[in-house]
Amino acid sequence: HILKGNFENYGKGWYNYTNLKDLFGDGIFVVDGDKWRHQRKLASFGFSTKAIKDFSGAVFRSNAAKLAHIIASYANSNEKFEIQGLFMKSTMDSIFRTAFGVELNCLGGSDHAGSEFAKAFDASGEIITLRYINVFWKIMRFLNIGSEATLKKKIKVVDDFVYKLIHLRIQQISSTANDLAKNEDILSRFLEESKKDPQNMSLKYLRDIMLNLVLAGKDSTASTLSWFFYLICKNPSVQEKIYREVMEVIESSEVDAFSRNINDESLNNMHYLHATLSETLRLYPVAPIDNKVCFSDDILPGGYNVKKGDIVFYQPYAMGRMEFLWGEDAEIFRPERWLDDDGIFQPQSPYKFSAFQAGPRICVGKEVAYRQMKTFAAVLLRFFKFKLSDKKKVVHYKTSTTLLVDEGLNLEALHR
Ligand code: HEM
Repeated sequence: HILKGNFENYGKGWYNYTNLKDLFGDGIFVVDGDKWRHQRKLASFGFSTKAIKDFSGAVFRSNAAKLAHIIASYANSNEKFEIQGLFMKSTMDSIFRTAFGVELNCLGGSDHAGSEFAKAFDASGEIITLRYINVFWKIMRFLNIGSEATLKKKIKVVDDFVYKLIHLRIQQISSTANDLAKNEDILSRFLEESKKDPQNMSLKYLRDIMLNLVLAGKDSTASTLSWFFYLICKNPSVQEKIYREVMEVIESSEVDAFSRNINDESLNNMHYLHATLSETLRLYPVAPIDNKVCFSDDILPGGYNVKKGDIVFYQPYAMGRMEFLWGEDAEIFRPERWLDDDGIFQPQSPYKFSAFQAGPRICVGKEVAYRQMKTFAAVLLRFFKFKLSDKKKVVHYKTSTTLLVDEGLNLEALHR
């Protein structure tokens, strides 16, 4: 009802917009109405073009191979490593390469061009979330004190970096008389659009659109991959099944050649891997809780009155564990529940499996996200066997808006 049936009556609303706009501006995650429709159209079109699909695929393959080489060095020296941090750096590299067309190389070293940006972006995300529980934030912002003063400084670092990249791209394009339509990165597509519609697509609006894409693409896949590795280490037979599936689909015994051989067809044939990632998201959805503001008085199908301005929450984390939705074994990790008798993946209704939301605002990057996660998982599981470095350690989630593994995930890898 809130996501589709009465979609127009529920949205981000003034409440979310006011809390988040200092960082996310007028980006897709915080707006409703025409602004949302405009960006949704741009994003849907952007993600479906062949050039961007091919380009992002190549970026994922090369970054997965890069990560495999790093893990190989840990495996050689029998050293443990923290994989969530590595995924974060790698997905940051991937989203910047596909979105802005620049190589940040977060994975390559600690003192990279984007390290200051990444730290400031993560910190501002955390601080801005605190506004939901700090009733004094507006006064603190007015007086420029405490967390609000820090937030202002962090947002400046974020803005300087993003504007620099936008200007750089504009300069590169004008100096080479480059045909924007031929460029593969998403920013070039939006710059092309801004040429047609300069009034609506100001530099600030471009900054907002791009920053929202970074937010969407960075933590979501890194967090899911971390929970996925946690679950397959806890369930070694699942890890073995994925390994066997990957071996059947792609032949190659060398990391770079293997990752080059990955294509849409081979990824589509990895049904068990797709099922395991979906099962991971059922139990550990990146957005564990989501809210919609009600725009005018309404009655929910169950008979509850909702007043204008009320906020309705739905919780993918709880929904994923409900027995009446998933059966008696709802709490059990069982990828097979997603497969038919022939081992073919069976999608579930997004109103039941709500990790990507549902209705007109369903995640626009869902397909890209699966391609990225499957590429990384296939490359890593083909060449290594993973185990938890401390089997007794209980893993918790971090209290934040996205479901991250608290204090990261320490693993050991053995060469296959
Ligand atoms: C496992 C990975 C991912 C999950 C679980 C996920 C989940 C979600 C969810 C729950 C929303 C709705 C948020 C809200 O409106 O409150 C959303 C929206 C969105 N996602 Fe994803 N996402 C993932 C990856 C990605 C990636 C890789 C991209 C693109 C680079 C992306 C792009 C977007 C965009 C642009 C929206 C806004 C859609 C709109 O408001 O119309 N997502 N995603």
